Amino acid sequence: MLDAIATVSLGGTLREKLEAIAEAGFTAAEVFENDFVSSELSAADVRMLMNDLGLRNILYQPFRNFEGLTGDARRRAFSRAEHKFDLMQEMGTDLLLVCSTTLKEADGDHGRIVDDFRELGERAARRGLRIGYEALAWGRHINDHRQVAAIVTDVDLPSVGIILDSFHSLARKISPSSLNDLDPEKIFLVQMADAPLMNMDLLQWSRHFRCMPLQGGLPVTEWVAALMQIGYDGPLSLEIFNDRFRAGLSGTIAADGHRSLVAVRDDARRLLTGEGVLPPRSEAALRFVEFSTTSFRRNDFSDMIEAIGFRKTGSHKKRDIDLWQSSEGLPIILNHETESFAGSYGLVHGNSLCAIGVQVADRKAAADRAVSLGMKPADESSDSLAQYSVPAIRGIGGSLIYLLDDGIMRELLEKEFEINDPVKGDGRKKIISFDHLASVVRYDEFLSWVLYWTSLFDLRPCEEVDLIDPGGVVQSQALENRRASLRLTLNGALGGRTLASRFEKKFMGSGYQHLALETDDIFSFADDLRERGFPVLRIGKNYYDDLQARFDLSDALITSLSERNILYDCDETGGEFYQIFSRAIDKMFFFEIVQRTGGYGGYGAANTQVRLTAQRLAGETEEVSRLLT
Ligand SMILES: O=C(O)c1ccc(O)c(O)c1
Ligand SMILES: [Mg+2]
Repeated sequence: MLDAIATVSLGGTLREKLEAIAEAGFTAAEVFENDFVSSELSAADVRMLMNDLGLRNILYQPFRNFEGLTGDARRRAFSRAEHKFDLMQEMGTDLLLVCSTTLKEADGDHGRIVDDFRELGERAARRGLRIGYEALAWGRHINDHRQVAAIVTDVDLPSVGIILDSFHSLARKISPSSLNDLDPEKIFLVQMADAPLMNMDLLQWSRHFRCMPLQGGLPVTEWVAALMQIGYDGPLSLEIFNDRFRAGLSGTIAADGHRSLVAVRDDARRLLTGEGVLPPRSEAALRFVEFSTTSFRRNDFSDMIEAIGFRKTGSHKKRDIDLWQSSEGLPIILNHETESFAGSYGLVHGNSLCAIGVQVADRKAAADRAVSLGMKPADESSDSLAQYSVPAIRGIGGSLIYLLDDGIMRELLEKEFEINDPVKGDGRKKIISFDHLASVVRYDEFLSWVLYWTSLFDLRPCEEVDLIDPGGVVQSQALENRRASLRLTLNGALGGRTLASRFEKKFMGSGYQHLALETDDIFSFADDLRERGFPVLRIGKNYYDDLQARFDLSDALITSLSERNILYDCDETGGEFYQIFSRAIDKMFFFEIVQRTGGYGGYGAANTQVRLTAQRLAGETEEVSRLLT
């Protein structure tokens, strides 16, 4: 199967789009009519450019409102088609996409449509060209690929075939198993798009929110597997209409497109045969986080995690790096080295979370998968863990993900650190795990990071939510695996005044903004926090009044929550969620302590406006100088 992409999927001029497509590793492209019409390139120029770039021109599209017409309108439709045939021959493609008509006046009679396509197919064949018929999900009469297949069968010409588009079929909930009945020889092209699950008019959904496979919620893997099963071996071609992609960097979007096709093809193969070509996604677990604390306020982080209940258990044998652990041994590394990756990271971003350690089944295989997906391995020479053959790859904002397996984590800690105060339960209430890690990502990078995480690890996107900040709306998406051993949230701000966008400006790009730690007894934990001088984020009285009315909580519980500044949420099945937030360090990074009961699986989205407003009131959304933007 050839990997292709439609020019409509990217921003830029036609030349820029084609260059980005070739650069990303595609070998074929579809030319979208509007991109050509608005271009300075002639059809012959496009042919030469694509030839020079090593791109096959597999399709010209779309040809609209062709079928079901009569009289003069029908004659004009055919003469429009002849004009497109001329153009296609100059441009060097043999396939025209005809999308199903949306015209009110078009007749939906099967026999008439068959006659139209037979005549068009005969005319195309005389020039060595082919016609592909695509059912738009909102087509007037034809809006299902099974109708197209029936028409193509009755036309019965080698020059007329089916064009499938995963969006049009899957958005209408037509099952991938409907492909089982198709003759693969009759499928001229398969266009691929995913989309977030949302309740929306089909046309608006398609024109603005399509996304790449693995960025959305449609069953695209099953779709590709069904195609493989029937023996389709023609091109898979991304056709993504998305406002953010048009605004994004064409090089990045094209590279994402390639990554997504490589990943979805491999997933489909694995679904079908139990085996892929890439190493499989590993179940991942967050094992440590590392902060760069090189700036002059190096105690900010240690003071904070000490107040949370972490203790410094060891120091690096050679370098200025400290190991801190919770009473249960959960590690946080504070890296004060200036001559190191952490040092450089801190120079750019300030005190920050610069690396995470993720446990996988096989670290070498996980690294191979990352590289096959076009991710960047970190420069080995700058990586002190390289001597243990711990691979690292570049993640959000240039931070690192160390890939760990088996006993390597313990070995690392034992060999690298002088442990002078080993972990022992101190009788205090416990932090039992890293609950989740929240990042702020540039709005136009949002979907790139969704794809990054979902293609690399066993993470699934949860439903996207809008968070209301006093300064605007923040789009938020959680990614998590089944065992909840790795949970992440991505937050992308639209406007410039939200906490997220202020972070992004001050941080100089995307990065991790807060870490949530899980406890199994939040009330006692909150008392311990207070005793240790934890700088808690204060929550106002109105919130607790409302909470009581909403959930019918007892006076005693409300008092308990409000005295401790604990936020509360409860899901439909009675699962509960408790959250406490810290003040932000240097107005940037903050901590959250959570407790989950009864299988609560969310992130307290209902509380976010209250939390963001409290942060604003605490002065944490400071104006950032325009010079930094
Ligand atoms: O939105 C459209 O009009 C449109 C055009 C051509 C296509 O291939 C398609 O899937 C949608
Ligand atoms: Mg299409």
